[in-house]
Amino acid sequence: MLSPSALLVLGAGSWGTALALALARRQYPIYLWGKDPAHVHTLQIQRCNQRFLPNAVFPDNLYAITDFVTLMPIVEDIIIVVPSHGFRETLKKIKPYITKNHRLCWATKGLEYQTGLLLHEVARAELGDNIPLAVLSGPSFAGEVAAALPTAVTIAAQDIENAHHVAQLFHQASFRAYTSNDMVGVQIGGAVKNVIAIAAGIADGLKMGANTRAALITRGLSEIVRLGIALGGQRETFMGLAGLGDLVLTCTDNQSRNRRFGYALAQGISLEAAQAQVGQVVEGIHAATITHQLAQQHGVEMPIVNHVNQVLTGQSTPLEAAQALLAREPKPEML
Ligand SMILES: NC(=O)C1=CN([C@@H]2O[C@H](COP(=O)(O)OP(=O)(O)OC[C@H]3O[C@@H](n4cnc5c(N)ncnc54)[C@H](OP(=O)(O)O)[C@@H]3O)[C@@H](O)[C@H]2O)C=CC1
Ligand SMILES: O=C(CO)COP(=O)(O)O
Repeated sequence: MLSPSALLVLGAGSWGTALALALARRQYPIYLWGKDPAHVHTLQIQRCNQRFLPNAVFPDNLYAITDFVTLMPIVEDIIIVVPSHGFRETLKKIKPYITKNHRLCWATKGLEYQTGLLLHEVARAELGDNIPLAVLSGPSFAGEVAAALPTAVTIAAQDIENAHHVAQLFHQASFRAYTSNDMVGVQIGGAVKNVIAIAAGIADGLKMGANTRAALITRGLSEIVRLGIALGGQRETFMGLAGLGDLVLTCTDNQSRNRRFGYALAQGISLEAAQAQVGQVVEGIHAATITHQLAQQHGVEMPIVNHVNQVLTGQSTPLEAAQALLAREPKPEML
């Protein structure tokens, strides 16, 4: 494979910055675009992302930029790392400059809030069928990736050759990239684990203990598998990095914003106050509503997601939701 001339990362939050740092270790010129010029200006001056990843100094081949348009003719690979609520808007920004030479990958974890579409469906709707698409997901906290701590992720693309191409871009000793052809499974794993992590945070906030957390992870995985298969995902994907791997990470470690958000809710504070306390994107909030709707549309039973959604829509308190889950009738243990 030829080395790319340059790579463009769109989204200068914690994850976009961490991925830009990981790619920069492969020695490519990396252009990191952020939508807020003041934030980008600070990155340029401080040569680090003080706001999100204060300890990671930018190497010389990482450039923070406010305008990506002039770069579009020289980059082939574009990596979108904005929150899911900004995904379509970002596609619309690049659309006028996209040519048949471009390839698109995203590391956003979520579904489109307004439509319930998976992000590859949004990308196809905006960019058509001719641009190779790939998604990067898996257990990967930004701070640890920025610090080059060993991490493994899945890169999924319908065309496995494209998945290999993107994996090669990222792959290094501290960032192992596995490939998959299951875009649906990888995206459902990444989106729905955030909802289960909110539940795990609530349970821990209510001091329910380690047994409860393990039960939530296991039964949460069953819910992810049921919905994922109903939407066309492959069962084995959910046992991998983008399924079980990310679910365990996010449900068990306080680096997770979703888990911390659930924990804060269990202290009795409002949704807005809990969000403000986390201070960064909490994808599980929107994902809870959409996942609940998708589950209903497809006749899939997802009690944990349902009860998280009830808490987030003010229909029950965290304690009432936990009690309602525990009061369910016994049943055979099935996926
Ligand atoms: N952080 C992590 O460890 C990981 C995150 N992810 C996923 O990566 C995605 C991005 O999250 P993350 O970087 O962590 O979020 P952060 O909260 O760290 O940062 C979000 C960034 O996105 C910017 N932003 C918001 N809306 C838009 C938009 N419409 N267009 C462009 N930029 C926008 C924000 O800018 P401003 O502040 O100016 O609004 C901010 O810089 C999420 O889907 C998340 O689930 C996946 C794996 C790991
Ligand atoms: O997706 C993540 C790690 O893989 C990050 O999770 P949070 O958004 O909950 O912090």
